[in-house]
Parts: sequence; structure tokens; C-alpha cells
Amino acid sequence: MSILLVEDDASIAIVITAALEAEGFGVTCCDSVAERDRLLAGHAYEALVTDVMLTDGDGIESLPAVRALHPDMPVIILSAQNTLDTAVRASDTGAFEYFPKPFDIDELARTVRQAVGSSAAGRAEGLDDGGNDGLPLVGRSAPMQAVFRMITRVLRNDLTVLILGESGTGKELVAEAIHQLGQRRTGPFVAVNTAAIPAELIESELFGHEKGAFTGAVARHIGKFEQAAGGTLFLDEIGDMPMQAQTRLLRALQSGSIRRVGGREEIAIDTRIVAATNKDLEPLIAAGLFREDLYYRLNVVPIHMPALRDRPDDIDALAQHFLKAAAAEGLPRRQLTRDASDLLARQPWRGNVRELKNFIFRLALLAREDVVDAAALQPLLISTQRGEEGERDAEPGLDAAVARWLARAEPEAGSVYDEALAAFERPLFAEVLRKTGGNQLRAAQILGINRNTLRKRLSDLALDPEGFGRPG
Ligand SMILES: Nc1ncnc2c1ncn2[C@@H]1O[C@H](COP(=O)(O)OP(=O)(O)OP(=O)(O)O)[C@@H](O)[C@H]1O
Repeated sequence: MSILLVEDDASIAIVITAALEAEGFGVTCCDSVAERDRLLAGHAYEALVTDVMLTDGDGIESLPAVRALHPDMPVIILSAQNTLDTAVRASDTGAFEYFPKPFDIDELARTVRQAVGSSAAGRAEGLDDGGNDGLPLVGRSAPMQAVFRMITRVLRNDLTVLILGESGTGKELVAEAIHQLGQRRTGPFVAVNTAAIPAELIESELFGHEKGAFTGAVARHIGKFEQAAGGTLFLDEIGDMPMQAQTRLLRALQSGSIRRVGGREEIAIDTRIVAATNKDLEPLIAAGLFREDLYYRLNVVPIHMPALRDRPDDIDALAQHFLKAAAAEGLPRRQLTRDASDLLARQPWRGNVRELKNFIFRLALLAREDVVDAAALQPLLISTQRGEEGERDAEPGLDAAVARWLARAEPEAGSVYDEALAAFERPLFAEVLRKTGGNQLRAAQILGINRNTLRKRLSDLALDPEGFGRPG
């Protein structure tokens, strides 16, 4: 069984050859596109393992010619240009697997064995034009490479994707990338924040209604499912969806069709579903706040977004990206010195990429010099951190917390009010429930609000009154 390895870095070639030989393969090695084509013209190999940047050309660009000659030969791509664009170009060639460098050599050997063992049928897909420059999903760290690989796996199918991760980690951006790069890219991308829609309106928002379906339904309304026909429906904050709406959504997904409120016609769903949540769904399921059956329906392909603090290697690239974006929006063009970048990489970024982005825009606006060093960065960071303390610390810090929420807000699609309200209500309700041992009636009396209002807010905030023990 022979493998053709195309790699112009001699030391990497030696390591890969040894690993593949240990797996029982014979390995022929070359270091250029021209040599590869000469070898392939005269011999059929079991698999091709190739680097992308070669001395005489791009190993991916010239793959269509190789595929034409050997359509069933698995191709495994190794790349040091770890961008989403490279991952997508690799997957567009129908490559069996894509390995960002540095990679685990044992995993590569295992993958080659699997590729050789697999039938050609699963890979016999057409070639695509590739070329998806300009996608703004920045990240070269290993955790982001894992995200890119997952994205490439869902581009040629309509499987339901569930994106999990803290707020601000880029879940919506990933959903957009899946849409833009996938087979439904010519259709619409419709995003719905399911938590922001009141329970009584959700059915009409998602599924639409007919004229006269209820008081106020003065005209037919086409819901999000239908608006997204031919494209992708992004259901954001799915963990905050009210129970009743969860049931309706599940029914639609199970039957593959919807009915407008007040309508008779069953309308087939023709949209890919991508859902996202920043909540840990399993405890919500355990607490009876999220339907387990809906979870399984949505969680066909999970994509886990890493928190920014778990990929500090990406912080500098993101900061550079946002400095450019700020300049493109007319703010002064700033530069960060090495020590300033290092300082940024050491921050906790609890609000993840969103917080970093807003911080960089603020820096572009407020910095005194075009070249920003650590000393100039420090005061701006301190004001951000004060904001965080404020949020933890109640009154004296309340102003700072408000300033921080506003600083983090998206200019056009902000959710400051909801975020601030939740941040305030959560500790308040938790404390009152602790004091009343979980008794909602007493808690509502102390708070001076209606018991049903309290129950609804607790459910929205995924706070389980049972968890606060017995009345004391
Ligand atoms: N990898 C990335 N590269 C470039 N920009 C990013 C990246 N990740 C996130 N962003 C930017 O950060 C901001 C927040 O991202 P996004 O809205 O996708 O996060 P989210 O996880 O959906 O947040 P939430 O859970 O609060 O809805 C957006 O402006 C987005 O463009």
C-alpha cells in the first residue's frame, strides 16, 4: 500500500514518513506540485497527503487536475495557513481530511489508515469553486481550528447544528459562515432571538398567521420559518425559549412542516436550522426548563465555541482585525506595541470577542497617540475592570456596571436593557429565594410583585426555585 506525500519541509516529511511506515504503508515523498503530477501520472497511490504552500505553487489550487486523474484517491491536506478559508477550500476539493499545522502525528497516521480503508463512494463529490476570502472569522488557535473543521463538515448537508458557547464567542458569526459557505448560500439568512419574543407572540413570529387569526391580526403575516425558505433559520438563545414555544418548535421539527396560526394549510419546512445558546442545556433539562426531546432534535451536530480566555493566542490577531475594522469606519488608525498586545492577551475577557471588539473600538477612539503601548492601554483596561467589579458588587459599582454594559453594546443590535435587567434580577431573586427557602409566594410578597410575574422571570432566567431549599 503506497502513499504519496508532498511536503517541502524535510523535517516534517521525515516525521510523517516514519509514522506512516510504522502503520505499514510504503511512502513516496516529493516536494513540489510538478513532481507530484509527474509521479501521479505514472502510478496510482492509495492516498495523497499534501501540504498547501509548496515551492512551485498551491497544493489545493491544483487539486482538481489530480482529482480528474484519480477520482477515488483520498486526499489529506496539511496546512500552516490555518484560516477558515483554507479549511473550506480543502473541504471543497472533497479532501478526506484537513489537518491544520501543528497536528498530532498519530492522528494523521490513523486518518490515513481510515481514508485508505474507506470506500470511495462517500467522497465522490463534485468540485466547487472555493475561494471564500473575506470571511471575518478570525482565529488560528487549536480550539478555533476544531471549530473550522466542524464548519466544513456541515457545508454539504442540511444537518441541524447547535452552537454552544459563552456570550460573545462568535456563535452568530459561525451560523452566518455556515450559511454563506454552505449549499443554501443563495437563500436568505434569517436570525431570530427566541428569548426576546414574548411567549404569546412566538408562534406567530416563527410560523406566521392568517388574517383574522386573533384580535389584531389585521393582515396575513409570514413567519420566520417561511421567510427563511431556501436558506437558513438561526434560532439564537434557544436555552431561554419559553416552554410552550419549545413544544411548538419541537412539533414543527418532528413533522417537517408548519401551519400558520389560524391557517389550515400544512407548509413543508424548507430551511436549515442552526440554533445557539450560551446556557448549559443539560442542567436546564434536569431542572425541567428545557425539553430533552427538543435538545436531541437540535443537537445533531454540536459546535462548541471556545471562550476567548482559552485561546489567548488569538487575541492579537483579533485585536489587529478590529483595529482595521475601526479604521474602516472612520476612527483613527492605531497600532499596538508588542507589550500592549501581551497585556491584552493576559486579560480575562469575560465578555469574550464582543468585549475585546468594543474595547478596541473604544481604544481607537480614545487613545492619545497612534502607537499604543502597555502604559497607554492600562488606564482603559482599568476602567473596564472597574465595570466588572461593579457588576459583582452592587451599589457603589452600579454606575460602572452600567458604563460597562453600554461599552459592550452592539451599536445597532444592542441588548443592554435585557442584559442589565437579567444581571440585576438574577442576584436579587436568588437572594430573596434563599431567604424564603425557595417559597415563591413569600418571595413575591417581599419583592412586591405578582407571583406569576416572578414565576415567569425565574423561568426566563433559568433560576430554579426548588434549588433554594425548604422554607426556613
Ligand atoms: N472569531 C471572530 N472573528 C472576528 N469577529 C468575531 C469573532 N467572534 C466574534 N466576533 C465578533 O464579536 C461580536 C460578538 O459575536 P457574536 O454576536 O457572533 O457572538 P455570540 O456568541 O452570538 O453572542 P451572544 O451569545 O451574546 O448572542 C460580533 O461583533 C462578532 O462579529
